[in-house]
Amino acid sequence: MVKICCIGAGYVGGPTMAVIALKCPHIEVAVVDISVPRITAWNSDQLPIYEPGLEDIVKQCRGKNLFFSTDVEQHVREADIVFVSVNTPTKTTGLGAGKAADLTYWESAARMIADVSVSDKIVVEKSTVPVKTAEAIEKILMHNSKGIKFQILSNPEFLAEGTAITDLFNPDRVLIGGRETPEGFKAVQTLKEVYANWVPEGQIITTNLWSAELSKLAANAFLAQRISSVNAMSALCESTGADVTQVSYAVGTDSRIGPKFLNASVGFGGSCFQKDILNLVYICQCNGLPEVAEYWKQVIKINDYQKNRFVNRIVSSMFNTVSNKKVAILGFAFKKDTGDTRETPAIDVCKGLLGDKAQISIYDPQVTEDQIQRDLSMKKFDWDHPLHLQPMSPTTVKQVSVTWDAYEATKGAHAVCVLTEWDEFKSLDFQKIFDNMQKPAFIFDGRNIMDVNKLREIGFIVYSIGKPLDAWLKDMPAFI
Ligand SMILES: NC(=O)c1ccc[n+]([C@@H]2O[C@H](COP(=O)([O-])OP(=O)(O)OC[C@H]3O[C@@H](n4cnc5c(N)ncnc54)[C@H](O)[C@@H]3O)[C@@H](O)[C@H]2O)c1
Ligand SMILES: O=c1ccn([C@@H]2O[C@H](COP(=O)(O)OP(=O)(O)O[C@H]3O[C@H](CO)[C@@H](O)[C@H](O)[C@H]3O)[C@@H](O)[C@H]2O)c(=O)[nH]1
Repeated sequence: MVKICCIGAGYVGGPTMAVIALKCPHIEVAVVDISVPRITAWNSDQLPIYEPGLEDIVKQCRGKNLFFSTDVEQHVREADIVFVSVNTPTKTTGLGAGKAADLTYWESAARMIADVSVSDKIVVEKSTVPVKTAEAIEKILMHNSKGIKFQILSNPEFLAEGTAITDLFNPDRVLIGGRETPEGFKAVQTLKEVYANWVPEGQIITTNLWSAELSKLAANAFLAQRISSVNAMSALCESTGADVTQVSYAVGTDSRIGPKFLNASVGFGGSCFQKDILNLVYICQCNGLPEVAEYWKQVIKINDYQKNRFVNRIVSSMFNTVSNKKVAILGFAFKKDTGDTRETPAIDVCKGLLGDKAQISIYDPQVTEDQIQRDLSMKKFDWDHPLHLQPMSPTTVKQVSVTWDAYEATKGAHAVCVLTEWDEFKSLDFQKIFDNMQKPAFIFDGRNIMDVNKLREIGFIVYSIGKPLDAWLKDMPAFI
């Protein structure tokens, strides 16, 4: 039986390996991690991550051909194929701080593979890494002096959170990069055969190592660029009376552009876009391409601008101060159908409002109070390290309360901000919410999911991203 081991039981390692186990009953899959609580959770009824459809698959395969373990070395030693899906955070100190990828966890995994292996292996880069990482990893693995042969493949993951299982079941493509040598081609073929158990052959793209590594960074940069483009337009829409939803639709019906990923929002979040673009910017700088670096940097600048613009709009609309005013936040996760808060725009919006001394009351159906408090007190980029290495937050932010009920969060509030597009927010009883709020009652919709006309009929002052402003907001322009 072919044995696969995946180092890193996170948002990528967990779902990806669960789907491989489901689709390949003849393969034994072990997912290993240094984090004991994470592995304990994977082996329990309360999985460490929320992802629609995941629990069913884990229940079907766990204990049969899918195993979760902290015995990293044993499973690596026994495996034929080792996926590495560990954190690749942005460096916070030293050379390239704030931009370059920190490969500490990757390097330590590679050294461990070299140390414990007693047979030839295929090592697969699943983490998103800077282009040319495979070369560095190869050097580490080849220095084991035991005569063991390693083939490095790049197999970046394109799943999006919230839809990870459907993305894995029906990927647009699977990308496998390898060395262009007979051994490299053979390794590519071996991995291709794993995916071919459920992915049509035409959708499995094979390239050289560097193309595969760079394609992942490029794909995320292109996706994030679309959001920054539409968000930049949203600012212009507000100034001109155009409606960004109509503009997006009109633009997206051009088959060369396409309709997806053109929703204006409070800004993109998630663990990948910002980190990967910063990494791309750094690589361009290192390769003497400052103009290219500047070009991609602008995608992040517009995203920061959009988050600031949203906060400024809230404060300026409410008589230029939110000091001691209760502001309800509906949604803290970076998108719906996940409990993930990494780089969520909600952190920046809350910090902006706290800077103006607001009292914040937060409700999210999947995010715990502990997580929110940690997010609001953690330093930039600290979140992207294994859990047990993250700084604990002994102090809680006092002006923040977290509830398990949207009505409780909004009771007595001056304003409601919608920061995640959870479906349940659309069916809330807004008359009831309005009745229990201070007047004038404001709604700032950072996701454009609200029925604006209905809310205005109830009596709310409503701000939606990139939509014609109502009279109140026009009279109180937001200055950046
Ligand atoms: N989250 C996504 O949607 C997504 C999608 C595509 C690619 N990626 C990339 O995949 C990689 C992993 O992302 P993630 O979201 O799964 O991260 P994660 O933080 O959820 O999981 C990473 C796991 O690796 C473990 N780990 C770190 N070092 C280890 C070591 N030496 N040995 C054993 N375990 C170790 C950590 O404890 C953690 O549980 C990153 O490079 C990310 O950029 C993420
Ligand atoms: O039209 C849109 C689409 C998305 N977003 C926001 O963009 C962020 C990212 O969303 P999404 O891309 O759906 O989720 P991720 O899980 O971050 O997935 C991205 O990042 C992953 C990690 O690299 C890649 O694997 C995926 O292909 C890529 O879509 C979220 O805050 C969304 O709310 C918008 O504001 N407008």
